[in-house]
Order: sequence, then structure tokens, then C-alpha cells
Amino acid sequence: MSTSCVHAVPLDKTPRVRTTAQLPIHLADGREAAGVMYSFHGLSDGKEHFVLRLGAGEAEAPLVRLHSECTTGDVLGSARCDCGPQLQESLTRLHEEGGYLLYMRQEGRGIGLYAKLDAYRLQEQGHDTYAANRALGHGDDERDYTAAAEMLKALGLTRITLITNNPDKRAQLEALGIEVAGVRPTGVFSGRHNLRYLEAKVRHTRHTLVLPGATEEA
Ligand SMILES: Nc1nc2c(ncn2[C@@H]2O[C@H](COP(=O)(O)OP(=O)(O)OP(=O)(O)O)[C@@H](O)[C@H]2O)c(=O)[nH]1
Ligand SMILES: [Zn+2]
Repeated sequence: MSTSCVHAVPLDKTPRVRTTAQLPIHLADGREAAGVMYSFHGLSDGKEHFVLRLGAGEAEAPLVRLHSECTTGDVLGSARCDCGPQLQESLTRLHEEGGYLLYMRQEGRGIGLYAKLDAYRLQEQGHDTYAANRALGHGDDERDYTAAAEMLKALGLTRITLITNNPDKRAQLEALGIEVAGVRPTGVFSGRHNLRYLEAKVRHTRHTLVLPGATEEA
């Protein structure tokens, strides 16, 4: 007897929220937070981004952290960037005020881990993070937030307060039909290993970071 397997294929570009699951998580300060995790089916870039909702209540323009994947920083605690502490800070804020973490599979500003590690080698030879990308034939920043806007809309979130220092995130989301009612900066997590990386973000992509020893206009 033959069997057939029919996969559900979405007929339009609207993603469906695929699953939700309770996820108790430990915050950096030792407290426990209650999360709900959402995954999606049918996002336009075909990647497996996810959302974690934390805290209680629903603000009129809920807090949203749009966080780009950084395996070295988020998972391993690498000090070459500020991603790990930014992620922990966001989880704490979202737990306290209520809101959503969108974890975007955009490793290396969209170039992937393999190329990011090549870029690290070039940085050891003196390139900054953006020049290293270009030397490898990539754009300075290849991130596209279409899938983020799709996820927000699928959750009914069309007016948000965004946690970021990156003006491009706000601009892209607004162009995609998400109203960004306000922006909250992340903390500044600088150290001897990531100072050049942070300086390059300010110089090159106008991240709103005030670094030690810099003036606000710099
Ligand atoms: N290509 C490349 N990507 C990097 C490097 N270091 C970190 N990343 C990636 O950069 C992304 C985070 O981007 P950032 O520019 O640090 O910050 P942002 O997300 O634009 O801005 P915020 O919202 O303020 O955090 C993650 O996907 C990291 O994997 C690097 O040296 N080269
Ligand atoms: Zn990082």
C-alpha cells in the first residue's frame, strides 16, 4: 500500500505562527523569567527566526528588541563584540516591562558565520569590520528586516517601541509598515576587545553609542 505525504504550503506571503511554547529562562541577574516562544512558517526569506515574549501585560506600543544572531557573542560570550551583553540586557528589560525579542538569523550582519570568521582574520590584519566585509565581496551590512516585519504583523504588532542603537533598523521597519513610536538605546558595553568594533559602528553606520572618551557629536 502506498502512502502520500501532503505538506502544508502557504498560498500567500502571510506567515503563520507555527507553535507556541512556554519557556522559563534564567536572567543574567539570577531571576527567572516566564517566556512564550513563537516560531513561524512561511517567512519570505525562508529562515527560522523566532520570537520570545516576556513579561506581563500589553503596552500600546510594546517594547521590541530586534537582535541579530551572533553565535560568538550570544552563545560563547565572545568579548570581540557587544552582542552578548546586549541580549542579556534586553531579556531583563523585556521581563521587567513586557515585550518581545525577535531573534533574527542574520549572523555576521547577514553574511553568515563562515564569512564572519574570515572577516575576523582580516580584522586582525588591520581592517575594520565593514572593510573586512567588503574585502570578502560582501556588502557592509546585508541585513534585511522584511521577515521581522512579517513576524510583527503576524503577532498583531504594528506599533512598537524599538530597543536599538542602529538607525537603519527603525528606517527599514517603518518602510515595511511598522510604526516605530519610540526608540530606546541599548547600554554601552565597551571593553578592550571590542572598542574598535564599536568605534566603527559609530563612524560608519551612525549607531547612537557614546563611547568612553568620545563626545556626543563625534
Ligand atoms: N560581518 C561582521 N559581523 C559582525 C562582526 N561582529 C559582529 N557581527 C555581527 O553583527 C551583528 C550585530 O550588529 P551590530 O552592528 O553589532 O549591532 P546592530 O544589531 O546593528 O545594532 P543594535 O540594535 O544597536 O545592537 C550580529 O549579527 C553579529 O554576528 C564582524 O566583525 N563582522
Ligand atoms: Zn556579536
